[in-house]
Amino acid sequence: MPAADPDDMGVMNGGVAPGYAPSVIENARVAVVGVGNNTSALVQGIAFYRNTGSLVGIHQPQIAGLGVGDIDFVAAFAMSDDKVGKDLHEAVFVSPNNFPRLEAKLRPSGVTVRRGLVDTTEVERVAHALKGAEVLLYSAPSGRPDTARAYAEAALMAGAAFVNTTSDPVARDPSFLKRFEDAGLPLIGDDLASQFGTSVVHHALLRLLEERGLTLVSSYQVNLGGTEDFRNLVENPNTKKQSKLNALGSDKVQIAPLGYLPQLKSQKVAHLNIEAQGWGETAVSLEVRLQVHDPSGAAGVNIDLIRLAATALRSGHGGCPPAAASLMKSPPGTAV
Ligand SMILES: O=P(O)(O)OC[C@H]1O[C@@H](O)[C@H](O)[C@@H](O)[C@@H]1O
Repeated sequence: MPAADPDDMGVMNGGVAPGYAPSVIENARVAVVGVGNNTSALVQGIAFYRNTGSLVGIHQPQIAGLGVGDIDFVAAFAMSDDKVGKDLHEAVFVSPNNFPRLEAKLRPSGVTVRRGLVDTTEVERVAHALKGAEVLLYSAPSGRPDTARAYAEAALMAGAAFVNTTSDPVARDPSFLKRFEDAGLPLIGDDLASQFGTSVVHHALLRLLEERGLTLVSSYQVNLGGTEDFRNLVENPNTKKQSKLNALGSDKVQIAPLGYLPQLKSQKVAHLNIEAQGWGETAVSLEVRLQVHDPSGAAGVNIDLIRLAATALRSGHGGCPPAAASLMKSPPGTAV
């Protein structure tokens, strides 16, 4: 991907390509927690699609009248001193973020990154900062369930939908789900399944095996990556591992410990192995290597989750919409 000229202010945040037809309804107003690679891919991608009118890599061009460019960021929270205080469109390029620059010319967004909550007593401060936001997209590192729940509390207080893209249990917690349902607020979670990621590819292959009448003997997946997400998951693997198992729905699958390899940068390399038996109990063995930009896979799903959340909020539907649950690894009802 060629680097964009950072000095070129180019097309505005709200600028559109001739082929891109903006919707007639109001843009979805989104606050984001976490200004890491996934947010970089999302923010840059939205500008890219607005600017180019391209539909490459888009799952649903429109959801209830909202196009992929019909998203406005209204608040952002991060923990790093290097990101707090910067404009969102500048902060997404701050190290250790290593997602490449897309051909999306970003002007200053007007959103200054605020400090995220440091302890759970700060829910009110965050709720106040969410004023005007319809959706709070939780895109912080996995493995901090108390933090995830504190932001969900802030969303409840502010009357916003909450989207938990991490493996920390929020939507799987029946008491949280009920509170969102009672308040008529959407709660989408937990843990997004990447657009063409390890979970969906592995799940599809296991389903094919079953459909064709073979018997699964054993299977494993190995995930290697070079983002902070991977570095964090090496230290905090537990909720992620359970979530990946939830996505596969088989007790014969093993998830190898995640590996952090900085040289991969934002790319993820996954190895899948499936051992099975076919006719006459003879052996069948399958090996797959998948290489993707992990933050792109997250953005390709987050763009749908945001629009589903905003649409459900606008129509007063609380809880987890079925169309969103199917995009998650651990929707309500799965194991914690
Ligand atoms: O490839 P999989 O198994 O769907 O998992 C990857 C995704 O897992 C999610 O937990 C992360 O928030 C995403 O950043 C990541 O893309």
